[in-house]
This record gives sequence, C-alpha cells and structure tokens, in this order.
Amino acid sequence: MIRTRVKICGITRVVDGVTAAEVGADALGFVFFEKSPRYVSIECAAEICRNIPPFVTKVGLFVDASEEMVRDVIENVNIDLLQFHGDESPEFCQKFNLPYIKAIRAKCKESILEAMQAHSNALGMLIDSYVPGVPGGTGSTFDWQLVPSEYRSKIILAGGLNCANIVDAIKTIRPYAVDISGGVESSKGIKDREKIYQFMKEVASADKIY
Ligand SMILES: O=C(O)c1ccccc1NCC(=O)[C@H](O)[C@H](O)COP(=O)(O)O
Repeated sequence: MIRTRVKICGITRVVDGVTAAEVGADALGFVFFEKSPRYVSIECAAEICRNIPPFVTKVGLFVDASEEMVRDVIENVNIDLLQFHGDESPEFCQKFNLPYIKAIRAKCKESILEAMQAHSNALGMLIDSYVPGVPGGTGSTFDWQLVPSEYRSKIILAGGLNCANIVDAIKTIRPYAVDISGGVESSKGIKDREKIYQFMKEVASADKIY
C-alpha cells in the first residue's frame, strides 16, 4: 500500500504540535511570515519543536524573507526543511544547506511546469491555490487537473483540503503528500484535535483504495 504523507501547517501552539505528531502527521509547518494570522516567533517555534518527537519533520515557511532572517531561524529553531512561498529564486533557496520545498500557486499548467523545472533541485513542490495577494493559507481549492501527473513523487498537494474532499483529492492526484492548514482549525492558527484525527483517518482510507 502506498502511504500519502501528511503535513500540517500553521502550528502556533505546543499542544497542537504534540497532538498532530501523536495522531501521525509526518511533518509540521511553522509560518515565519509576520502578515500571516499563523505567524510564529522564533522563540515560540523553538519551544514547540523542543516538544515534538524526533521523527516528525519540522518545516520553516518563508515569504520573500531576507537571507538573514532565514539564517536566524535555522540557527535558533530545530527545523529540518525550508519552504518558500514567494518569488525566491532557485539560487536563494539553495543557499542554506538544508533541503527545501518550493510552493507554487496554481495559475496555469505552464507556470507550474516552468517553476518545477526551475526548482528541479527542490525536495518537493507544494502546489497551492492562486488567490491574488495571498501567498498561502487561502482555504481555497483549485482545479486539480492543473497538477502535472509526471511529477507525482515530488508533489505536495495543498489548498482548501479538508475531511470532505481529501479522499477525492488523493484519488485524483495521488500526490506524494498533502498539506493542510485551515481545514483542521477551529479558528486561524488554532488547530482542532478532532479535525486532525478525522483528516488522518480519511487519508488512511484513501490510501487503502489504491
Ligand atoms: O498559512 C498561512 O497563513 C500562510 C501564509 C503565508 C504563506 C504560507 C502560508 N501557509 C502555507 C501552507 O503551506 C498552507 O498549509 C497551505 O497554503 C494550505 O493552506 P489551507 O488552504 O488553509 O489548507
């Protein structure tokens, strides 16, 4: 059986990080973008990461951050992976001696393929919804037919996923991983234990289908 990995993004509290890890999330995301309602400070993220078991991947998210800021996070938070949501170049993304995920907002097939080729050294490509002026965490889905099937093993599907649509999403795309934020929240930045649990159950049931 193929197992779809799950990344839960926008963790702002120790309790949510611990719950997500307990319930089986493979990765947790921390948003270092001050304009986001899910922003976490370096101190807060470091405290959460100290409480998370070692085999859960900790991901630091940035939106056109300075090199200095990315380095500050790497030095002070025990993160394993970087995730870039802005217009960062491949050269910038590869500066930090850590693997990275490049987030692409799904405007059209051509722009997705172009970004995938430019970021061929990225560990994964997170394909998210395109909402003008919003770099991530939109809560909106997009046309999944835009996802290039030939890159399946690198694709992290994001954007408006929830318990009601995740089985369909996995059956349609068969991504390597799925990423969810708003779909497992009770309010922005506050995760809901029951929703996380249900989401993990739905992913497992989708995996049994193939
Ligand atoms: O979550 C945010 O507020 C955010 C802000 C700026 C850049 C990225 C952000 N989140 C990144 C993620 O990986 C989200 O999980 C992804 O966009 C999906 O969010 P949602 O549609 O709410 O599931």
